[in-house]
Amino acid sequence: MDLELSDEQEAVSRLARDFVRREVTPYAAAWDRAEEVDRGIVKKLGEVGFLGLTIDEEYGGSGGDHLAYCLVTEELGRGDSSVRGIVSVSLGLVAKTIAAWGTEEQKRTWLPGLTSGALVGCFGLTEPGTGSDAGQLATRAVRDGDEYVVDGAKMFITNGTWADVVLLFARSTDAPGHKGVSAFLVPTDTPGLTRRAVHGKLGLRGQATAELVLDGVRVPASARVGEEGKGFSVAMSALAKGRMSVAAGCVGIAQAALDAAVAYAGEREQFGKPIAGHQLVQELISDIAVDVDAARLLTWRVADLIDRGKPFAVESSKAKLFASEAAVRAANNALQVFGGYGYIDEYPAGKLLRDARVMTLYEGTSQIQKLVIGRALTGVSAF
Ligand SMILES: CC(C)(COP(=O)(O)OP(=O)(O)OC[C@H]1O[C@@H](n2cnc3c(N)ncnc32)[C@H](O)[C@@H]1OP(=O)(O)O)[C@@H](O)C(=O)NCCC(=O)NCCSC(=O)C1=CCCCC1
Ligand SMILES: Cc1cc2nc3c(=O)[nH]c(=O)nc-3n(C[C@H](O)[C@H](O)[C@H](O)COP(=O)(O)OP(=O)(O)OC[C@H]3O[C@@H](n4cnc5c(N)ncnc54)[C@H](O)[C@@H]3O)c2cc1C
Repeated sequence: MDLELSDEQEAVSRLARDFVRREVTPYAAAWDRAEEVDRGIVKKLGEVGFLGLTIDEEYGGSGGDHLAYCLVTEELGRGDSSVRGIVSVSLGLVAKTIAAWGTEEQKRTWLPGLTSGALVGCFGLTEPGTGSDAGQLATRAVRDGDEYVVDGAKMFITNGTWADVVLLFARSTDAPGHKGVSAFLVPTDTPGLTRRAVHGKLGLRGQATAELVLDGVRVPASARVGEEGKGFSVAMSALAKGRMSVAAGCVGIAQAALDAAVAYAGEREQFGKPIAGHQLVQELISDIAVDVDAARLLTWRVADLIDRGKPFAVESSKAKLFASEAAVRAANNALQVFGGYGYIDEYPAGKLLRDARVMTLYEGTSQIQKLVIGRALTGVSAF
């Protein structure tokens, strides 16, 4: 793998950095306090092409490879994880999955809106009773002529209150476990679908997280994505790429922690010199720097594997596992560099730590990633 970025990749990264400096950084703290990112950001993300990365231009996409996608995701994560999440879900989990698994009609119906930012997508896998053991989900889709009738509930759905369409996973046959699951594209204004905002999150406070309830929701059979009973493969293939996107966002958090820690250590004086001159402060900073580099290299490797058409799912789990734990460590180390001021909202480390904390939980907890990696290495499933 060539670790030198091409001119095009450098340009995309610079574009993202400038976008974040202009459109995200000045507002991120206020969005966090208000518990809502300004929805206008979605249109802006679409206009600059960030919601269409890796999607074919004929469907409104802006092309680009997965490394470019990671570079943009990292910069967005460096600015605000709630904004990063909009792209990782609407593009990463929904549009990219439609592009990979959808019919021509589904691509033409949804992709131009999702890539332009006119529409927002969300990904409905988790339920109140099934998180890690997603294959046991209980939401049912019962065939009725040319339609399915869907009943159930989905929990913790990112973009949930904003979304125009949910990529929904439901049990449509009596086959056991994941083999009975199918995927559907359900417009969120379909009668019978209601949503309730989830409040009180530790971090990602600007993100529109929701619980969805489906009560007799009718969707045409043409809304099914992929074959009947193959919905879990649709979900797992989406998450294999999604975990890379989370990892890239975590690199952004860790880089932001490094930037903040270095700047503060150069300004703050104790014992007659800048704290940057104290060896144990340098240790905190160098630990963050190594975490940034290691997480970034693991993440880029996944992008490179995808772009070269090689298997990447286990490497994506490794990147997500390491980068999410690294982001928490990095934000925590940065907070330590800030001393007591790190504990106060006005300084950046606290928000970075709160936002980082969920990364070891969602898109598969650290324990689940370890079991996926362990299964690949030993050939024995612990599930
Ligand atoms: C790993 C896991 C525990 C599942 O293991 P099992 O051993 O049951 O499943 P297993 O035997 O690995 O596989 C099943 C089928 O699936 C196919 N397949 C797997 N990978 C892929 C792939 N990469 N591509 C295509 N097919 C795949 C596999 O072939 C099999 O199909 P088959 O039966 O042969 O027809 C899975 O459930 C999981 O991961 N949980 C974490 C949930 C979890 O991660 N939510 C996340 C919810 S979303 C979320 O948190 C967020 C979303 C947006 C924003 C932020 C957060
Ligand atoms: C802010 C936020 C946004 C989210 N966005 C989405 C979204 O957009 N779409 C979506 O579908 N989901 C989303 N999720 C859900 C997320 O994917 C789940 O919370 C996650 O997969 C864990 O499931 P759970 O919360 O039910 O925990 P559980 O599965 O109940 O796990 C509880 C604990 O048990 C451990 N555990 C479970 N099984 C095992 C095992 N076999 N071995 C060892 N340890 C185990 C876990 O690691 C964890 O520590 C989101 C969650 C949050 C908090």
